[in-house]
Amino acid sequence: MESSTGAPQSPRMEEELPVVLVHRRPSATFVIPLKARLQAHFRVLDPCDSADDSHTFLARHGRSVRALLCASLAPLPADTLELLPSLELVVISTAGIDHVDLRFCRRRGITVTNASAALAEDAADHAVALLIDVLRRITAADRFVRAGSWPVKGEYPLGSKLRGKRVGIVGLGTIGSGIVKRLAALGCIISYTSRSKKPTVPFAYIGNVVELASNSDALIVCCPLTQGTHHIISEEVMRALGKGGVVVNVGRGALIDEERMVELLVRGELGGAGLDVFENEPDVPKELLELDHVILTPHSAVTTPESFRAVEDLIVDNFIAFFSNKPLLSVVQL
Ligand SMILES: NC(=O)C1=CN([C@@H]2O[C@H](COP(=O)(O)OP(=O)(O)OC[C@H]3O[C@@H](n4cnc5c(N)ncnc54)[C@H](O)[C@@H]3O)[C@@H](O)[C@H]2O)C=CC1
Ligand SMILES: O=CC(=O)O
Repeated sequence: MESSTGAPQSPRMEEELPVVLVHRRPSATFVIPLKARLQAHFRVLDPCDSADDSHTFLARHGRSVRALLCASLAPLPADTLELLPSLELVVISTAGIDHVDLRFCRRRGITVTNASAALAEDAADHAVALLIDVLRRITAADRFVRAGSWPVKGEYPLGSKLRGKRVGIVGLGTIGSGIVKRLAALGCIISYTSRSKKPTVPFAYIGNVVELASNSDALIVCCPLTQGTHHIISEEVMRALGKGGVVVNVGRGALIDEERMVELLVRGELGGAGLDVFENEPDVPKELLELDHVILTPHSAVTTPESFRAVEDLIVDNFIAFFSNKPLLSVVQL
């Protein structure tokens, strides 16, 4: 098989093509162009195209499926995976993999790939944009101008300078590394916590998140959501960051104790927040909507056509590699 960008192979009957099963929410229509690209190489089975409910569809077609595309953040639980006894590969269209039952995959020896490498630049840009927006009050100032307040109220309140800020990174992985590259160039002082100290990184490693927060003006949260990282940004961490401190989250909503964060922001005991992700998406705590020192985006850190295209390339090439017995491109270590 040729790669997704290589010359097309000679035409084959559809029944002869390897099967790829698509797992998605019916509303995930952005998958349609990807499906069209997959159909050039594979027979694509999508329960959303069938009149059967998903369980009946999988009970009927699932036994021989070796490879599955988990598109978007649709949960992939064990009871769905149980219907796929021949499954060897799950290709995930996102960087985050917390919506897939990884314990099941590990136990059954199923290989998992994700799309972290294709999404990291946009995610890093977005995190930096949120931090600058909170510090310099850009969105709030935009509202001020549009509301006609400038001629009436006069000068806008001062923002805060980015250069010289101490920024603590929670999770120095693919995205975290992109963030520190950008922030170091902008004159910030970086420290980080991660599962372990990175030997080749020139920034200070602080293993304890509370200690990291007490030594930072802003925390950027970009680690995976696991049992161990749920509410890693606890009330204690936010209090250590202090009332001038800013928290930015481009990871997952449940990395922060959202209820406590809202209380601290409302009481002015936390300086500000830039949030792309929330505990109960798409619901956002209504108190946050009133706060000028909070910037909210709808889990859109990586929603650019360029990143979507890069994710599609990665997905197609992973499936082609799998069915050609070649090394996969973005295997996750489970
Ligand atoms: N808002 C959005 O649209 C996006 C969100 N994400 C989220 O960002 C997360 C991170 O993505 P990548 O950087 O690509 O993942 P990655 O796997 O490359 O890096 C994750 C880093 O977190 C660290 N980590 C793990 N456990 C930790 C802990 N207990 N404390 C501190 N650090 C810990 C790891 O050591 C690793 O360095 C994803 O899992 C996903 O949930 C990713 C892309 C877009
Ligand atoms: O949230 C998005 C992802 O890629 O993970």
